[in-house]
Amino acid sequence: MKIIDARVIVTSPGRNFVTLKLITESGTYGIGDATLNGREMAVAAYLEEHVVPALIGRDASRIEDTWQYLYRGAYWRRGPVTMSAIGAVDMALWDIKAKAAGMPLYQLLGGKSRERVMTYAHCTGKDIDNCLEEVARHVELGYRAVRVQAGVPGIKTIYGVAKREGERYEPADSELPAEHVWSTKKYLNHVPQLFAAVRERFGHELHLLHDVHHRLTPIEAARLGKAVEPYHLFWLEDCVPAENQESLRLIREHTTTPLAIGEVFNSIHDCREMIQNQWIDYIRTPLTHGGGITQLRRIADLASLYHVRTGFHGPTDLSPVCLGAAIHFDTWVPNFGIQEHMPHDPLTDSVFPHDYRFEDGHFLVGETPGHGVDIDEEAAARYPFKRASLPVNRLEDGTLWHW
Ligand SMILES: O=C(O)[C@H](O)[C@@H](O)[C@H](O)[C@H](O)CO
Ligand SMILES: [Mg+2]
Repeated sequence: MKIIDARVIVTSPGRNFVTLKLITESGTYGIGDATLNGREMAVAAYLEEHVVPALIGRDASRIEDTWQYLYRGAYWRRGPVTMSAIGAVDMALWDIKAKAAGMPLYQLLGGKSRERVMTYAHCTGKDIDNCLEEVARHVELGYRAVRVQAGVPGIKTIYGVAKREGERYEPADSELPAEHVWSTKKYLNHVPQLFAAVRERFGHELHLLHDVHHRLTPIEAARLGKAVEPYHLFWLEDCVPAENQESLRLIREHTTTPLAIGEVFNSIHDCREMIQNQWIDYIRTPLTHGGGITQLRRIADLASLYHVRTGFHGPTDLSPVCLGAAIHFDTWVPNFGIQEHMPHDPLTDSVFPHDYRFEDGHFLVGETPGHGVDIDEEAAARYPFKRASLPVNRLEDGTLWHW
């Protein structure tokens, strides 16, 4: 089953996406998501210039060999650009293999471990009251788990909160990076009040999550973890930047709040120590940025030895292709935790027809052979790329901080 053609499709139906389509001699094709928010064209060029020429003529059934060829063969290993490109190839090859077998992808992975996949939504508000209304709305929609983020008094713009009321939150919100200002002191004083208010109004059944977005030092994260213990969070996410894996140790030693991390990781080596030392509870590396199903299977298997579960990143800046493949993976993986869900807008969904469904706070996997997501290339061509950047963060004195 030779690959005879490969196309890199860049489209912006509401936001930018990079998609790889691999076509085999039998006409069976597969698609993979290669979107790296704010750095889309770097992955598109990597694919076009360095990967696609090497794929033409290769046997599409050799998924493992192709992964090794692209990973070892590049000599320059790892990194989000390389691994997103490999992730897209890998996803497309699994799609082809499953289509050729006439099976939905989850069957090829080992079959269903569960009937449905619990997902969490984003509830954000400019203040606590606003946020409580969003939680109420999402409970009404059926969600059993919500991520809660609210504006902090004295901080003008806050991560996860839409610029204008009623709008969706969009992280890449301007052509060049917007500048935000951050105060750890104001944030740390405010977050426990937010969770106290949510628990008071909604009780203890609902799962609550929170994303710190890498802004704290280990000792500050430890303080936050302890402060929110009475509200028993499902997880506290990205509480520190994690280039230094050992920084998770200190946080772990101080708090029983479960820790999730890994949306910016791209390799098993980025999380190996924190998994093996049981410093975390959930690993978030998504299929696209983590080198596809082939590497995520290894990460999940390693994690399973240490009681660590999956909690895949699922923002709007990963395309429905990544989400669809993730739902198959989630349906199979034994150590599943939860799947993030930030709904794509209808324009995005119209370019990427798919068969996964949301029902009663869960995703239901589809039965179409492959991963169940396609791309309408004619529609995609109507939405050209628009440069968009993620913001940067500065402390109140002007020091550049983690966004
Ligand atoms: O937990 C999340 O969903 C993430 O933190 C996102 O909101 C990121 O900010 C975004 O994916 C960056 O591109
Ligand atoms: Mg996050």
